[in-house]
Amino acid sequence: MPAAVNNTRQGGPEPGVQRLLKSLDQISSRGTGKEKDLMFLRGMFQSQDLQALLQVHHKVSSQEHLDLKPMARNSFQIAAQVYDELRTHPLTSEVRQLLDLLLSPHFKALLTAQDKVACQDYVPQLPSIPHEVDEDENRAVKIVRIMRKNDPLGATIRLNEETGMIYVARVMMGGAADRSGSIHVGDEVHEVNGINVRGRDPDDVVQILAAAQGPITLKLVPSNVDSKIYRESRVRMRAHFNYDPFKDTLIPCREAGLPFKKGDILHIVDQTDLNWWQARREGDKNMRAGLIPGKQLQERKEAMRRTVGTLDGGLYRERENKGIRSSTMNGSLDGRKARKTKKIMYQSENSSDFDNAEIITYEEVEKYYPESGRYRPIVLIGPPGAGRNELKRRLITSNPEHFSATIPHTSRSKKPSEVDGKEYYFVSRTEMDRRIAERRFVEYGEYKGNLYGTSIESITSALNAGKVCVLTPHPQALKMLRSAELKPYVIFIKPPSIERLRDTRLVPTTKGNTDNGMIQKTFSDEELHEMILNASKIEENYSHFFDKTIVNDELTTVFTELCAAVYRIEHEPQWVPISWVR
Ligand SMILES: Nc1ncnc2c1ncn2[C@@H]1O[C@H](COP(=O)(O)OP(=O)(O)OP(=O)(O)O)[C@@H](O)[C@H]1O
Repeated sequence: MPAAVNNTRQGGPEPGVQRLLKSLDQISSRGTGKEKDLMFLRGMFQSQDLQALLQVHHKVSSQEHLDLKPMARNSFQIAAQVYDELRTHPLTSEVRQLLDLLLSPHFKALLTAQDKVACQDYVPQLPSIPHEVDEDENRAVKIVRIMRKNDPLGATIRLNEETGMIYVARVMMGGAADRSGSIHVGDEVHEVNGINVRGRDPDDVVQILAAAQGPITLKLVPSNVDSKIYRESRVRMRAHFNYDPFKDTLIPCREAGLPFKKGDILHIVDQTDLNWWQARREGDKNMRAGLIPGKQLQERKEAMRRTVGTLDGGLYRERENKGIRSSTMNGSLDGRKARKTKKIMYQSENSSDFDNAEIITYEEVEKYYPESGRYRPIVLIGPPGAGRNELKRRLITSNPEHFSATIPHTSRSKKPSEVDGKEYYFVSRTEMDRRIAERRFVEYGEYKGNLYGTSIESITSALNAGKVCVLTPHPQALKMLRSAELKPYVIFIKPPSIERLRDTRLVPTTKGNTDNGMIQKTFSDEELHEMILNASKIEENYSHFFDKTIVNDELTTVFTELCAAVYRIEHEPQWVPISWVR
């Protein structure tokens, strides 16, 4: 190979390339004004690399007619014989040199490789497909014997209404049929374990297969369609809906379906059929892919479901954002009276496009490997009172060197006791308005005539300082937060059942009252119900952004769970939207 590459053609480029160069000159003389492009093309056509590549191409194509055969298929064995023979000779320096050469690992590996290639040993040995002539129809048939344990065949069949024949409709990647390499889409099924199935109902065939124990022998008429070898795609998708093939009336074959849950990561191995993808659940040991609805089909199904729902008395209503949008300064979802300690309710810019009834089915993801010294912000989302700030406070107190909150900006004037950049960054109202217009706040709001907001800069400066930034924003802020730059990890802090809320929140415990000097808030029963309702609204609207959900039941246990999650985020790879890593 190096000989070919270095041996560039004497006397200039190939005739074909010369013609191309000439035509470039002609174009150039016409003055098209594309001199830069022409220069690039000229450079490329004249490059030594291209000349060398063309020579290699010519050389290889000129050899194609030669039926090259290996000199030997057992060169390793021959070398061993030579070695034994040589050892019986007097040890001259040449003999010694040859013996050393024959013994060297590289030489042995070279001979082994040549033998393997000569024997084509690199191709897995598949049983040869016996072709015979079907006496009735004079057509070539193949007999395929599939060894399997308890796993299904991994193929679907369909009836061709015109011919009345059953044919293979789909071969599931990684299944027994696919592994055999001998069953292809379009093959006509004539016999199953010696039983003639021509003209029979596909369900009968399914029954025969289900009843069969051990190996299965199929008599197939190969399809005329070229059976391409498909490579598995590397696409991974996070599912944003639950899927049960047995409840899906559209799926072509329920048994071939792959059930999954919202949040599961799916390896989409084949998207040839836009409507029905083949997929495996990430981490699943079963290598056989299953059918799942493709993105477009699922979106259509969901749109239909919503339309029908709306006509059907609003069963699947539009998202109820009114409560959220009109929330008052306490950040409550329904305008609940502000708690004294709360001062700020933030709003996110232009959130309507974000909150409207988007149809989110799958999201393409890729693995993100944690970078040392740069941590993903932890974003705690939840209804007011669920415990986000309590957990944030505990995290920061547990290791203030490692965790940090952001410092908000405000247009209110600084009190004498306050230090700029400590509790707040104090800026003028005009300046604050300008920054809001420049979309530099992930959320902002007005309280008693003053603006307050969390800026993107305040988050990045915590990240750049090597800290884990902990945030408890309104869910609407996720729109701005979820970016390749910030890569937030979103945890939904979900209230437990009403009974557990009553147990843990209604009665202020002595411990709660004095714990860390904070006054524990008590809730009325109505407020607890509201909390659950608001949680379900947030879940309905934003769950596709959650990386994890933690039910805030027993505080100590929950905090341990949170710490464990935070540790994993810092040390283990996680799935993130593909645009964050590419
Ligand atoms: N698991 C829990 N068990 C008992 N009390 C809890 C628990 N989690 C939080 N609390 C208490 O509930 C009250 C509300 O919690 P917190 O202020 O953290 O809520 P929040 O989600 O931040 O909502 P808000 O923004 O309205 O403050 C606090 O007094 C807190 O100590």
